[in-house]
Parts: sequence; C-alpha cells; structure tokens
Amino acid sequence: MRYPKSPFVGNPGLEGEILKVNTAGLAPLLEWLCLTPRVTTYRVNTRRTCVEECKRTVVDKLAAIYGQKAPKVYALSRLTDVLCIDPLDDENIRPDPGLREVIVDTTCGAALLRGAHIYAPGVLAMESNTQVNEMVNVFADLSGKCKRGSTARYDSSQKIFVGQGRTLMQRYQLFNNSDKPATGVAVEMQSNVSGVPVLGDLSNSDILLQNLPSIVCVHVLAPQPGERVLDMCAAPGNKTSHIAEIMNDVGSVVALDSSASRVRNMRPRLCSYQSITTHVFDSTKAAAADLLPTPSTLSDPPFPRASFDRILLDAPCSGLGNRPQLSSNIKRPKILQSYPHVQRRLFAQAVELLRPDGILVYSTCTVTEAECECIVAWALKKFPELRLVDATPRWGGSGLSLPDLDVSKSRLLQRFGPGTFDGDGFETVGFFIAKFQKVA
Ligand SMILES: C[S@@+](CC[C@H](N)C(=O)[O-])C[C@H]1O[C@@H](n2cnc3c(N)ncnc32)[C@H](O)[C@@H]1O
Repeated sequence: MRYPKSPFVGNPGLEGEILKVNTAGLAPLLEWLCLTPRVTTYRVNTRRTCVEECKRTVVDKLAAIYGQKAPKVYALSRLTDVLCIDPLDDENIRPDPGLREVIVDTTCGAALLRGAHIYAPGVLAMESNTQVNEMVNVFADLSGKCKRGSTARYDSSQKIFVGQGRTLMQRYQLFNNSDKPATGVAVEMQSNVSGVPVLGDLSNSDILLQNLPSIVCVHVLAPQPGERVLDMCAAPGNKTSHIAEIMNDVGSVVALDSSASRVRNMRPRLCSYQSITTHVFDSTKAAAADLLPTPSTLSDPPFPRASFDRILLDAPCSGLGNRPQLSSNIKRPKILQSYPHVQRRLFAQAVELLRPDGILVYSTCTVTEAECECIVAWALKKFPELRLVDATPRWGGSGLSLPDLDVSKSRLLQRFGPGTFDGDGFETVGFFIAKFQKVA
C-alpha cells in the first residue's frame, strides 16, 4: 500500500476545520503531515557539557552501527545547544518475502520512522513460530483492524511497510494475559524506510531528544538569569528544564500542570535544578487578583497579578503538528473545536500574571488556524495592553494571515509547516510560536 496523503482519510469534515481561511494550503499541509522529518535533533544541556563533546559520543555510536555509512552529525551555527543527525544516504529497503511479519499500530509506526525500536506494548501481532533473534518485516496497520495478539499473517491492503528488525522477544512474552504486561524492547529495528538512523532514544542528563521548534520556542522566550518565569503547562517538563538551563539555574522557574500523574513523572527529572519548583495546578485559575506579592503568595499558586517577568504558555492543543501522522487519533471536528476555548482561558490568566514590559510566549504543537493565528488575533483585540513582537530567533516561516491579522503582524509569528525550512534547510514537525510584550 502507498503511504497516505492525509492523516484524516475519508473525514472531510475534520480536514475542513484545519485551514478555513488559507484553504489553498490545505492539501500540501495534509500530505506533509504524513511525511517523516528526517533530521534528528537533540538538545544539549550546556550547563553540564558542550555540543562538541556530545557530538563525539553520538558519532562513535553511529560508527559502531553503520561503519562507513554513518550519517553526518553537526551543530547549528545560530543555536548553540542543538545537535543534529542527518538521515542515511541510501535507505531504499523493501519487504523481504522470506521473512515473517510483525504488525504495529500507526503511533508506534510513526515512532519507528523517526528511529525508534519497538517496545513490547507497541506490537499488535507477531506471526506464530517467530523465534528470538529472527529478522522480521515490520508493517503499520492503517485501518486499526488488526487484532491484538493474532498469530496469522495480517493480509490487508491497509498496512504499510515501515522497516526491518530483529526480534528480542517471543509471542508468549508479548501476549501473556498476565497482570504484568511485558515491557522493554521487543524488536530491535535494523532499518526503516525513512532513512532516519535507528538509535532509539539516547536521552540522558546531558542530552534530550527534542524537536527543533520546541527548542526554538524557549529561545524565543529568552529567559534571563535571576528572573521569575512561569511555565503554565509544563509537563513533561522539556521546556521547563531548557528555561532553567538558559537562566544558568539562577532565578525562579515555576512549573504548573493540571495533571498530577504528569507532574509526578516530571519531578525526578527536574529535581536537580535549584531554580525550578513544580505544582499540580489548573492554570486557568493561576491568577488571584486580590493577593499582594509577599514571599508566601509568590511561592505557591494562585499567584498575585503582574508577578512574573516572563511566561510560557505552551498550550494543550490538538497536537496535529506531530509528524509523521499516518492516521490521526482525532476523529471528530468537535474535539478540534474544544481546544481554543481552554487556550483562551489560559491566555487570559497569563496576561493577568505578566508584569508590565514582561514577555509572554504562546506556542502549540499544532497547525490549525483556530489554535494558532486566531488565538493571536483574538488576544490582540481583547488585550490592548499586549503588543506582538518578532518571534526570533527564526527557524520557521511566517504565520498565516487572516482577515483580522494582516501580513505585517503574521510576519512576526513563527509557523513551522510545509515549505518553511529553517536556516539549515531541513524540515521539522509542525509548530507555532507567538511572542507578546505587555505595554508598561
Ligand atoms: C503541550 S503539553 C506541554 C508540554 C511541555 N510544555 C513540554 O514542552 O514538555 C500540554 C500540557 O498542558 C497540560 N494542561 C492541560 N490543561 C491544563 C490546565 N488547565 N492547567 C495546567 N496544565 C494544563 C497537560 O496536562 C499537558 O501536560
């Protein structure tokens, strides 16, 4: 089967929700969402190490796997904490008819195309008699109809070839019906059709696997040592740690998230930063108009008005910028329509909490007008005290223009989408960044 040209096959109602004004861009956008960003990026914790040091480690790992064919690893001239890994040159692999098959769902398939291995919960089906250490063809099931644990070959026109791997587990370990589901790598990928090197995730306290726009986003916020910074929707904390690193861990970074389990999971990773405090808190209630700033009111949410120098609102969103998207989990327009409501509520709190002259960055990992440019247009109308400022450093393209957001304003935004290459010429996931300053 051919790769899909839209993550919403057969769902025109949903497609219609994505770009309502700039409809000419819709078809290229949908096709682009299905494709894999082929450059892998890591953010380097420059408080602990440097890009050159990490580069040496990654180069050695790649050489051990790919020898002479190892892809290029390089730093970026304008972002001093990013390490990039190019795709392999000649990945033109096809399914080998002599091999047995493993089937994964589309979420797992997307991760494999970006260089991951298959973890046990990701395996939907493995043919009977597959042995440990056996090479297998790996397919992703686009239809969602493959039965978990099935033993027969999954004959479907709706499966796409993703790559080949070597099994580390057998069927009885994967589908054992016990209270303790299997964990760990089930199939170690050897190759994939995207050509993204199969490294798994090398993240540790020195480097973090992170998409380039997420790294750019915190540079746009540009926090300064000694400042008081609020990260309103912080979990899993990837941008929170970046904020603290740029501030040299000096000042105060307050990380809020409404999900208790997500905060619990991010705490161990953030506890080595002196400047970060984390709270389980609903940020739609983060501002308390009647509080005066005192050491105690500043330490726990809700917070007094105008009590932060900078605020990052990396809002909950439809996540449609994630690439590749072989088939979207969002099936109904109503779900898409629900996000702007909470985004506006969070935004209104951010404006209250920001001090005069302070900086607010609004970002999403999605591509819909309603969650990106429309929120900016709404905010500029609703809060005359805000002015839009240039979202630099710039790696994505301009925002889209709308009837109430002219080109002079949309140029200040940063949208990562089809055809918007960053300075070094590679494509990323979809993302949106807007930067505001509160007029004193
Ligand atoms: C896009 S994720 C944030 C990613 C994070 N900034 C990072 O880079 O690691 C959005 C987060 O918003 C949280 N969230 C949703 N509604 C919220 C609310 N009302 N208050 C605080 N957090 C909320 C979700 O639990 C989720 O963790």
